[in-house]
Amino acid sequence: MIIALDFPTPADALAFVRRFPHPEELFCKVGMELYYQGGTAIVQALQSLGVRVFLDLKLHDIPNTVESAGRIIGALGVALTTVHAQGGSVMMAAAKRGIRDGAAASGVAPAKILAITQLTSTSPTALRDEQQVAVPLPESVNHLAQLAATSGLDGVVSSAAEVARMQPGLPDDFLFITPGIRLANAVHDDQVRVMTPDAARRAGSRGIVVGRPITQAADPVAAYQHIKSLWEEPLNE
Ligand SMILES: O=C(O)c1cc(=O)[nH]c(=O)n1[C@@H]1O[C@H](COP(=O)(O)O)[C@@H](O)[C@H]1O
Repeated sequence: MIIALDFPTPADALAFVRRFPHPEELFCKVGMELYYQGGTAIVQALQSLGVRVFLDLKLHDIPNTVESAGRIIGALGVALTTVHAQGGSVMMAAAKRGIRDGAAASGVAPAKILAITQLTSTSPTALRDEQQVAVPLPESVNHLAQLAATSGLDGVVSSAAEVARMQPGLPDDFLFITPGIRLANAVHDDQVRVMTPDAARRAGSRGIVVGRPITQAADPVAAYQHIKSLWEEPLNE
């Protein structure tokens, strides 16, 4: 279970993490908001507290630019990172090369790379009318997942609702990481394709990303524990 540290400043993010008695047990996501303020220093500050870091910068550019950015990300020793599958197979392969080379140069393990398929804020209607994608949304997600796998990536980000359809034909250890997690009857905010933590696990999700339901809770540590217990519930049945 991954907490999205969508905070405006590094100080806010570190204060949040320090509320937890064992930060070294946390897996946290640094996304664009926090990274654009805190840069590599916030990644290193979290790592020095023992936090496992998912650096989510959603790279989507020409292959050469993505490869160069990948070298910098690779050198950081983060556990996970992201690129957009819609950047194409050549771009995804370039990201992998860059991350592998950056990691080798600084003697750390290369980050596993996830491809963003269709954002969980995208509705089927927006996919059809704005992106002019003619196939149904689960089919588009499935196609991009297959492309990510053949490009050598380690997994995908999608809604948990699409995981079951993607599984056949993909490696057993392929990572299905699913944001858009909400408790039953909770507000969806800007998310469209949502699922509860326990339903996501049952649907085959390998990891959930949870932000506001934890970070904006009155008691974030209690909210984290509650969502974690729901996420683990299907395993205990
Ligand atoms: O790459 C992501 O993590 C991501 C992909 C996606 O399709 N949807 C999505 O919500 N996310 C991220 O997951 C987190 C979800 O946050 P909450 O909606 O606050 O739980 C945010 O940090 C998003 O950037």
